[in-house]
Parts: sequence; structure tokens; C-alpha cells
Amino acid sequence: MALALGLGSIFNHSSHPNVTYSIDAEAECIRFTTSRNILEGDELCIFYSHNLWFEDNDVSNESFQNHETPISNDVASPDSTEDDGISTDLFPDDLLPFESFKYLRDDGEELSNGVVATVDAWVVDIPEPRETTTLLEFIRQTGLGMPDLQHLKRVRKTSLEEGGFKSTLLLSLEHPTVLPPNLPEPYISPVPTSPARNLEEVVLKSTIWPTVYQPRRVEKITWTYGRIRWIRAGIQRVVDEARRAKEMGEIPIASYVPDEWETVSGLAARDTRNSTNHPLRHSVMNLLRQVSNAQHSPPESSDNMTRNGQRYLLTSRTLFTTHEPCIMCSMALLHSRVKDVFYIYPMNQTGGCGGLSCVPGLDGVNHRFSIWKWTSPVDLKDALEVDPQLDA
Ligand SMILES: C[S@@+](CC[C@H](N)C(=O)[O-])C[C@H]1O[C@@H](n2cnc3c(N)ncnc32)[C@H](O)[C@@H]1O
Repeated sequence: MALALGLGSIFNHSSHPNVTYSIDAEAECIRFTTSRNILEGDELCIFYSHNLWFEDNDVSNESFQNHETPISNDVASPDSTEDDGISTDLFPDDLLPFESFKYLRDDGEELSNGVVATVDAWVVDIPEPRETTTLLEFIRQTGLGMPDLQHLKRVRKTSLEEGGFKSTLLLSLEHPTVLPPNLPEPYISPVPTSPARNLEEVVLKSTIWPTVYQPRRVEKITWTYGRIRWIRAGIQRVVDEARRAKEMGEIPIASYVPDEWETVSGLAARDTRNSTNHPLRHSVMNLLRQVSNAQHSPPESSDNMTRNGQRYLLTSRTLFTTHEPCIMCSMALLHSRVKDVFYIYPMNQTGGCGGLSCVPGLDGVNHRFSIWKWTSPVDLKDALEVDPQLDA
């Protein structure tokens, strides 16, 4: 948890905020950033959450609606690219129409198989718990044990069988050079070598010695209204393609890679297993073949895909697909060095992007890509349902 101090606690809430914020755990601060041009007299507001504990009387709601139609839950049409002047405004995280599938475990490196790396440190029992504050002040003034032990709490309390607690003070790694007066002999006890990186580690490490929780800094992804509109267009495109595939007697699965992120052109492919009578003609495989053909044909006939680079076909590109790619297609995507994959339908029994397996999360693979699951309602979604045992 982070408690905003100073002016940080003064921001009122708006469902159309003009200020976004992110927590910088390392610097122990909250960074507030304006996300629109601010006119003189404008109130700066942040978005608290959807669960307000008060009645929202934010007056900017009304004027905002004249300015921009908030993104609705249905998929916008791909040609709704008119600029409303706010495409670079930040889209509120709580309203994102998709969610990230996280597959990289944030384990501390040295915590393998639940074994916590420890080092021996000097500790001393505190006979008189009332002295604890004075002892902590002594530690602070002498700097004893710093900086080696700053990832640990200085006092450990252990319950005694006969009731009550015993408090133990952490002194230093080396034999303490100075000692607070009137204490018994110090002794050696193991302590974790590093802070707890996740909640599991807090529990595990703190059974040895109370350990500070210091999550690794996660880079925050911000989404603009323009980017969200572009993603919606990508989703709409694969839905349309899959619907057409179905009309033509194919399995209703389609994929699409836009050219450049600002545009809606690019390459799309449908599943063609039925018409080709070929079991590997999945939409992603078809699409990758198209991309590769485009890159190897002469420039005048090739798509803008040639700009993409030489060998790594989808480097820094986003792929949209109706159904979570199967393991074969996920591996092909990994080879292609794709950056992001968005899909609508999870395929829990066959998928290679988090369903049955998570190919980019496997040990030893040489590329990782981000996986995004669409969570918002989609027109025609039901019409695109396939056998859950199918490899998409
Ligand atoms: C963190 S404080 C914000 C600063 C507060 N308005 C002040 O003057 O100290 C949060 C409180 O502000 C009020 N508040 C913030 N945004 C509001 C809004 N949109 N409508 C009504 N009350 C709001 C609520 O009473 C809420 O509990």
C-alpha cells in the first residue's frame, strides 16, 4: 500500500481524469502526470476507482461527454479513425477492454525450491521489551550493521511457550564493534540475504527473520485513447475475417497483423483447414506465411511489411487473433519475434498462450511476447465459437 502525503492527498476524483499517476516503489513516491492540456482554472483530478465510497459530483463529466464519447464496451468500427484531439490522452487502466496474461514468475533468483539463502548475523536478546525503542535509537545513531542489513527488520518477536514474547535485536554481520549497555551476550543467527520480492517470499523469509518487502520495479505500461481505438479496430478486423471464413465454410478463426500502429491496413489470414484439406493451415500459420511471402517479393508488389526488417518477420509488431493460438502457432509466433498477441477466445484445452501451455513462458525459449486477453463483449463473438478441443 502507498499513502499519498502532502498535495498527493488533495486530488479529487473524476471519471474523466486529467491527471494519471503511477507508483515508483524504488523512489517511494507517487508520480502524478497531466494527461491533457490544462486550462487556467481547471481542477486537476485523478481516477480513484470504480468503487467510490461517496456520491460523485464531478462537474467535468458533462462537459467531457461533449468533448469525447467514452469508449463503449462494444468494438468500435475500424474506420472510426477521426481525430477527436484526445488520442494521446491516457486511457484509465480500470477501463481497459483486455487484460494481461502474466506468465513470468517474479521469483527472487536465489529462492529456488523454497530454500531461502541466508547469512550468519549477530543478534542479541532484549531482556526488557520496554527498552526496544532506546535500542533502536542506539542502532540508528551508531549505524551498526548498515548498509548490509537494511533489508531486514531490526527486531524479531518470537512467542514463548509460557506466553508472551521474546524480542531479539539484529546487530551486524561482523562481530559487533559497539554494544548497547546492559545486554546479554550476543550470538549468531541466520538471516535472509536479500529483501522479499513477492508476498510468498515475505512469508517464507520472515520465518527466518522479519524481512522487508521490496517488490521489483515493474515498468508500467500506459495506454492512450488512440492506441485503444487501434486495438479495438484490430479486434474488429479479426472478428469480421472469421465471420467471412465461416460463411465460406471454414472454421471461424482469423488473425491479423496491422502494418504500422497508426494504420488499419496490414495482413490478415483465415483458417483454411477445410478448403485445403490440410490440417496445419491454421490462421496464424497462414498469416506468417503471407508475411514471409510479402517480405520476399519485389518491393513494388510487397506490402509495407518489408519495412519490418530482414529475418525476424514480426519484430515489434502486434498480432490479433480470434482464438488463442495452439502450441504449434504459438511457437511459430515465438519464432517470428512478435511483440504482442491479442486474442478473444481462450482455448483452455489446446492453447499455447496460457491455455494448455504457455509457450513464451517455457524455460529455454529465446523470445518472450506479451499476451493480452480480450475481456470486453464483442459483437458476433458467439457466432465464432469452435470446438474447445480444436487447435486454433
Ligand atoms: C483524498 S480526499 C480529496 C481531497 C478532499 N476533497 C479535500 O478537500 O481534502 C477524498 C475525498 O474527497 C471527496 N471527493 C473527492 N472526489 C469527489 C467527487 N468527484 N465527488 C464528490 N466528492 C469527492 C470525497 O469526500 C473523498 O472521500
